[in-house]
Amino acid sequence: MASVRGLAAPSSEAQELYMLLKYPHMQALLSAHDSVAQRDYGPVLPPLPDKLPDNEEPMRIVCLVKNKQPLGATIRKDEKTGNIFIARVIHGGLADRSGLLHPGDKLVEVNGQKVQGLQPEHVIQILVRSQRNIHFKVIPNSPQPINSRATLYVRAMVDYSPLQDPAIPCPDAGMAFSKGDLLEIVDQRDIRWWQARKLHSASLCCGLIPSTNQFRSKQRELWWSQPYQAHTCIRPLSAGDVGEEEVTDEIKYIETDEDFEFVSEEGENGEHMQGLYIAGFRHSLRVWRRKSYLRRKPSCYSCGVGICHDTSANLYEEVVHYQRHIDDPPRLIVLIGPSGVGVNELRRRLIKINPNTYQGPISHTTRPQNMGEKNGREYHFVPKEMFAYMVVNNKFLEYGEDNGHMYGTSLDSVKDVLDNGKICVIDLEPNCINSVRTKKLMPYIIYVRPPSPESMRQTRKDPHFLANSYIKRCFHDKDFEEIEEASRAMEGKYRQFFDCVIVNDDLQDSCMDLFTAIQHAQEEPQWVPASWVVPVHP
Ligand SMILES: Nc1ncnc2c1ncn2[C@@H]1O[C@H](COP(=O)(O)OP(=O)(O)OP(=O)(O)O)[C@@H](O)[C@H]1O
Repeated sequence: MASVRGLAAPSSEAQELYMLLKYPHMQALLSAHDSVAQRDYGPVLPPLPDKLPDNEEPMRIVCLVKNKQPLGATIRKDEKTGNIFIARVIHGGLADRSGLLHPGDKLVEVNGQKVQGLQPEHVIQILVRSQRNIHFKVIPNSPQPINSRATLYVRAMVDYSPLQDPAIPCPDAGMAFSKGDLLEIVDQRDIRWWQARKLHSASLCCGLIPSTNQFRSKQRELWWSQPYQAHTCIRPLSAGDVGEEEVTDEIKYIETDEDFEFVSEEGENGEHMQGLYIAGFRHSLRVWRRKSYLRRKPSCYSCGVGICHDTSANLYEEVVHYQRHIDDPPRLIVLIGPSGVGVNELRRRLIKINPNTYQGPISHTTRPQNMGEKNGREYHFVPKEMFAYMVVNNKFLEYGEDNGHMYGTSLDSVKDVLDNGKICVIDLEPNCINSVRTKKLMPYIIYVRPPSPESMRQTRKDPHFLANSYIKRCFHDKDFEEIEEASRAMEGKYRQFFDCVIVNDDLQDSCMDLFTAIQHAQEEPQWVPASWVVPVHP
């Protein structure tokens, strides 16, 4: 700049250069460059002592610059010798990134203070008090064992809080996670405590999480310590129940409010739309489900392994990043949501707008065929015995009873849609999720969440929007609260299975969100259970 200034008649290029160099951010850039070029950063280490005693063990002097991040190391005391050791170095933490401190290193001095014989709490106090730099003298441990397994990606299947876990060696070093979080496990050397970080999290630093072994032993402890409890779960529908006249309390659903009005099944049930038939299992069971959801206790049978009792829940599910190949069958799209949120409406609109791409499976029913209905179009009409046979042979993904008739969605009917190259869209009760979570169907599970009761009041105030088209009546405030409550319960229990959440506020927007989510599911890489992609060896 001085040179340009010295010119009597600077050229236009020289003037432009002068202007550029004058910008503060340009000057800051040049200054940063000079600092890096001169290595004018980092701590200044104290000089090595001139005379080192011959018999002294090789020692490492480590200087770490304290910043807002945690040190990322834990210590332990050997009660016999009084020696203090580094117990664990947390991946991504300050100590780990220095590459100078390792598990098993013996701590000799911290900031010039000898630590042998001190209690770990004292050492921590010294660390807390140190201002800018922390100086360690350590006797390095022998070579570090190499991490036996490469990074593992998992989905958390339970909620975990280190602050509420009395077993964790250092709660501050623990990492809390929630059901459905994707975790990157970077260190499994310790059989009980692994180190992991959350995927897509800004923090590089890992935290301690229980290993599967640790979790299992905890489960066993819990199991032994629990008093004996007789099973109070309701009896699941069994093949023997098919066709029984009697309806149990759990599925007695019809309220006696006078503003309830029944719509006859004829003409309504098959959702006939301009030559397009969207028969739906959910539709048929709408009343049963709507009134029964909150009162019904989930049966052990229906809730599936790993959900009913915490003691049998899995802690993690290994996942891999999967990109669907263009020749692979489309992934099954599963919509889940509390009754009344609009699952059926969204599915219906999706199929109506693009019937060449999306289709629902044709359900089976034992109810008589109505005039104008065609077997295999609205429903597969089957005799009770046939339905019972299919139940016994696990042909259904989901089945249930409505008004004395059985309805079910069979696996084959879903496969028929997929084999036709269409995207099969089904709605499902969440307790049946396990029946579709298979390598063959590769379901992409979309949860339809209600907006706040206030928003629902706004969007569902048109009398055209009936709370239930089987029983014609408008939404009441009580419905919105019920839906919100049911949604909270559903998410609390099943959110680890949801690949995507759509809030069904404005109908148009929700439809767009659904389109986008389905496109995303079919075309972009997704985290799926490793067992769906990696061949399982016996
Ligand atoms: N975003 C929305 N805005 C306004 N009305 C909606 C919206 N979504 C759904 N509805 C209406 O709410 C009512 C219930 O929707 P729908 O039948 O799809 O519920 P559902 O979740 O399938 O519950 P169920 O299983 O009890 O039928 C319908 O009348 C539908 O038109």
